Amino acid sequence: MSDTPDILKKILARKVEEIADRTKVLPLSGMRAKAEQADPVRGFVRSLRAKIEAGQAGVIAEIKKASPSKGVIREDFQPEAIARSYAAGGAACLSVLTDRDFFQGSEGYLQQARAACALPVLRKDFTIDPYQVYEARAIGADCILLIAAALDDARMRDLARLATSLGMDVLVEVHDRSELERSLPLELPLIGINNRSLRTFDVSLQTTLDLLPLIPDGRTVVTESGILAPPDVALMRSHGVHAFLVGEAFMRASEPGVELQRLFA
Ligand SMILES: O=P(O)(O)OC[C@@H](O)[C@@H](O)c1c[nH]c2ccccc12
Repeated sequence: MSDTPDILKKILARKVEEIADRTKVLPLSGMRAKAEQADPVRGFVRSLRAKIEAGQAGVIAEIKKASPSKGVIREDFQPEAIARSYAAGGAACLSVLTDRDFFQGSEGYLQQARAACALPVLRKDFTIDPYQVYEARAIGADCILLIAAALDDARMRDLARLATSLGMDVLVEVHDRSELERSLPLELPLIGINNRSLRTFDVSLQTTLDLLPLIPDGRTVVTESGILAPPDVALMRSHGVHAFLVGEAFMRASEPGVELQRLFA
């Protein structure tokens, strides 16, 4: 991966250290045992598709305090209250950032958010190792993110299989044609198209429109990042995209679930 973008490269280098540190505290066998004792999974794809089949938007509502591109996005950060607000506002699923060093997230936030509602939860992190897949399930995650730009083909396939074997769903994230072509053979039901470049942080909804024709029927396409206003939603819907991953627009609103209703009304 010679063209791995700098910030992504930095994050991934840090992840390797983080995993080594965590393995010293709790070895893989212990984490696997915790995963086996976790709360049963809530169907992530099922919940998303149920909304869409009912003629509504399938919204994955994100809980994110900060990001490398925007700094702190939300000062008053209470994951439980935000989760309840999202559930009341009609979200299909939650996404919770758990990366600490670049997004000010934590595993505890995911646990708090999940305990506060009945929605399935995506663990939003940079998953590169089986240890993190067990850890995701151990903290209650119902779905993991796999970023194609961060993984070679074999690794991506192994992590997807492991997640599936633990009952979780997988959101595989792509940003360009070659990442998409590498991801399609996994035959996962969800494909996320990130409109934000992890290299330049540029956001363009055209990314979704460009890749859409290359995706076979039967996959649920999730448009990710940069959905800020009703015209963005209308543009996606007019192209048949009905699943959305939205963070910043909600996090900047005092009542995130009310903003969700406004954005998708
Ligand atoms: O806050 P936004 O622009 O609505 O974007 C949400 C989500 O798509 C974004 O947080 C995201 C998409 N893929 C990621 C990978 C890692 C970290 C974060 C992300």
